[in-house]
Amino acid sequence: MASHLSNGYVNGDSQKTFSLADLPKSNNFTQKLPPDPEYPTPAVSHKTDRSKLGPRLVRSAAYTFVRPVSFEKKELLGVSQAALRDLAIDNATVNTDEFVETVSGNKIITIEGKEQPDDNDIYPWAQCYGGFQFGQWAGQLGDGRAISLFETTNPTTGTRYELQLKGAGKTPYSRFADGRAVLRSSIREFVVSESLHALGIPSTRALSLTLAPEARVRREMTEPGAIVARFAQSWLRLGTFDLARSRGDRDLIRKLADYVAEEVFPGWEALPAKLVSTEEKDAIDPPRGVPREELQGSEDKSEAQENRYTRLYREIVRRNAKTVAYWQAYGFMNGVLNTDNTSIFGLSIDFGPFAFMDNFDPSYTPNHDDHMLRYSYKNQPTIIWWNLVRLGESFGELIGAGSRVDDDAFKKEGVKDDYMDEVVKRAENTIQTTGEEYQTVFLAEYKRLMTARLGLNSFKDSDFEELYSELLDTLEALELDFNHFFRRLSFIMIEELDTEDKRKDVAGRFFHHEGLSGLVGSEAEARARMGTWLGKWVGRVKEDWPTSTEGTEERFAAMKAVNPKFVPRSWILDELINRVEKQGEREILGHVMDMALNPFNEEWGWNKEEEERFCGDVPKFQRAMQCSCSS
Ligand SMILES: Nc1ncnc2c1ncn2[C@@H]1O[C@H](COP(=O)(O)OP(=O)(O)OP(=O)(O)O)[C@@H](O)[C@H]1O
Repeated sequence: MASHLSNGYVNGDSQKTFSLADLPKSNNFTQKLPPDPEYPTPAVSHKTDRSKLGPRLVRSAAYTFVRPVSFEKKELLGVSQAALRDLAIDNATVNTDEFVETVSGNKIITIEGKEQPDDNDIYPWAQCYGGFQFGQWAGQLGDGRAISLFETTNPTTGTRYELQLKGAGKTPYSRFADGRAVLRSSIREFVVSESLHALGIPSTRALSLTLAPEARVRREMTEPGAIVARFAQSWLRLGTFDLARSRGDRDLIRKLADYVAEEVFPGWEALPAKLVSTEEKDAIDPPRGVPREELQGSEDKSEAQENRYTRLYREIVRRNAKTVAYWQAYGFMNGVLNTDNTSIFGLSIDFGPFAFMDNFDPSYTPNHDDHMLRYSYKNQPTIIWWNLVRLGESFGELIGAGSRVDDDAFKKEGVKDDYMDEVVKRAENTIQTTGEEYQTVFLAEYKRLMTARLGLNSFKDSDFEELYSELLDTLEALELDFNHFFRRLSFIMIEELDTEDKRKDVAGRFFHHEGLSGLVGSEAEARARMGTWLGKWVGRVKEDWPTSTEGTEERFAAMKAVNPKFVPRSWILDELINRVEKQGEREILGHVMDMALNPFNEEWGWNKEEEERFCGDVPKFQRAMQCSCSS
């Protein structure tokens, strides 16, 4: 196999690694949740003609057993070294037939050699979910082109992941589409999943990218197909609960909630305890360890009473609040934040028309079809909360029931008229107070990240107005690049900013190579405005750091470690796609992946000129690109 596959992340740790076949595997998802009643076991699905496993409505189920459909010809284009490490896969096994055949959907290693799988065998499955798309209920969606192979737990880290193929053929959830993915969108997902993770942003991950050179997938044009092998601690989405709720399937909602608490999270006791105050300190790091059955809150009938499902809802909300804070602090936009693209585990998930911000513009959306700007940068925190309110509605009965949640009558028949008001009130109250918690957690995380990005060790109340808002307004007004700003700021010395003239001079480092656009005012005004901001910033740096050489070096190192030199911007991904798909280049993918996996490096030892070009000013006419949803 070509050498480009071994480029990338250098793994310093020593851990036991395995071939894909030898990885420790499990199937808790299919064992603990209800299957599609028409194909209730692996054996029934396996002996069914594959073409019959096509689109239909599936009820009372979390998934359908369904095997992938591979392509005849395949070429492994890339693997992520970081993914290999996190999954405990031996790098030396990547070039084997077993690896390539498994990640391209040709081999089901868990039933290898068997004519028919047994009922308890680990067998591929596609999830059933629904979703609100652009604010409208869209009905059943589900994994229309994703098929999970197995779960695996890394024995060193103890983290369990579900390995899944995207683009591996039709499932009952494919609706009118083909179950395939094109190379273009697969390259984008492969790179960005790993980039987000390397930046510290919770995300689903990507293990490998396989090209099907002869497959022609029809979109606006006919394009080559591809399969991404991807993995996550959970692929459950808010839309999984939406669908059960839309069908009034109370039993499934409860099963799903129990599964999330017991299998996705480390158990009921790991969930956050009731907040005792609205203090930020309490909200950021609430105590945990509440016994499963315990009700928290003063009186039995109190609206504020919390049972275990309330704690679970709050955990899901808190995780998403933190992830959105990361997106805002790093200028990342998902582009289609429908409820089927919002993760129960708080991961960035589903990479369609996503983008990293070029020039700072709060109204920017990378989604060409999002005319209302619903999923624009500035709307992301509000939209994720909108999605989480839908989840609160699905959880409504469970969180509203308070102490009745385990009563047999309630479990069987639901809420009775004589206590309906109490349940509704408690659920509404919980959603409202959880909304406040969402805001507090989001703001606390955003402040933590921005404080670090600005190279400060402390947060002062005045920072919000004077540093954050003023900086963002300035970047927007002067049409300056968001992520470049922070990286360039990371290397400015205090002495360079000790007079007004020097500050105005340094201000020019943040301008584009072609200078300022005519629309932003005179250059002198721009320099003065940025200079004023730099003056405030350096004042805060002096409060937080010693002015010694060591102090400066330490600050440089701290800032460099949180302000990436490389992010996979839309123009870079476009060039990468063009070079791989149209020019037949291969090694470039490994190099870009290496940059994505090590985004804080100064250099990558590949090609200085190319590296600097990818990290430098975005070509003027390729800024703020948009793409459509077709993938
Ligand atoms: N080519 C396709 N074939 C079958 N189903 C598809 C296809 N493209 C999209 N879908 C389905 O349409 C719905 C919305 O698509 P969307 O683009 O948000 O998801 P996706 O990118 O396919 O999947 P994921 O969220 O798993 O990354 C999902 O249910 C998805 O499975």
